[in-house]
Amino acid sequence: MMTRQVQENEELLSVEGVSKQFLGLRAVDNITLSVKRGEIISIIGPNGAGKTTFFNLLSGQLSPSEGEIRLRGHAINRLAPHARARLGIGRTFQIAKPLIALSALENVMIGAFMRHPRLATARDKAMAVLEQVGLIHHAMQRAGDLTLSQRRRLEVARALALEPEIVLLDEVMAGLNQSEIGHVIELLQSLHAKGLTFLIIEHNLKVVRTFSDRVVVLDRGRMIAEGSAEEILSAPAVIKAYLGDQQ
Ligand SMILES: Nc1ncnc2c1ncn2[C@@H]1O[C@H](COP(=O)(O)OP(=O)(O)OP(=O)(O)O)[C@@H](O)[C@H]1O
Repeated sequence: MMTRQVQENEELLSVEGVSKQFLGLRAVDNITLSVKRGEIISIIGPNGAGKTTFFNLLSGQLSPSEGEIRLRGHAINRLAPHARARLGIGRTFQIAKPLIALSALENVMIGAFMRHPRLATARDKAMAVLEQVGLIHHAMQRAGDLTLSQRRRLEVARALALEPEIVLLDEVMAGLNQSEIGHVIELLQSLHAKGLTFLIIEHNLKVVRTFSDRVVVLDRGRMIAEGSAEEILSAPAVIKAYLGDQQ
């Protein structure tokens, strides 16, 4: 049996020389990144830097033109999204796409079915996830009737229902007010304490500062900087060129 120490230092996800070419545009250009189990890595950069494309390459919505992605040492770059989800990659989408006519519970159950084919078990698991994200009292509500903040939590719940090892969060705080952001951070911190690994695309630098072990800066598809939040967010060149005045 592995010790906890070994697990903490274990490389969970490895990205080696990964690129994505769309006709003339290299949206992701030769990215190499090693993610250890339990890390929280924020990915920042201007609009069009390739952040979402990078997530799509990791979760399987896209396959890389070059390079290799490995999860626990297994090459996954040619696997479909559902196969990667089964191996432990969960994600949220920038534009949340819940099935609006279905209840919050049903939305989460769709994910839970992947690991729990029995209806009753999937339902119990989905209810537990809804409880975890603070949506238990909205379980029967139509997803389309939830507030923005509730829909963000539902997005997280749908990812959690897959029982992932690593979760990719694409701007889950966008459009939320300070107190709602505080609640989502609390939720993510409690999930992290249980051992989840996170990659997050986030524009809110306060969130990046409070929540990340490491920050990666993308610009025009390339990784132009990588380091602790403190190092990256205080580097004048990064602030000026890539983050504007949004501090
Ligand atoms: N399917 C596609 N076909 C062609 N070009 C694409 C495709 N998807 C993304 N792009 C282009 O790739 C570049 C990177 O886009 P991407 O959405 O990954 O950036 P981003 O950093 O996530 O930006 P934002 O912060 O605005 O979400 C952009 O120039 C975009 O227009």
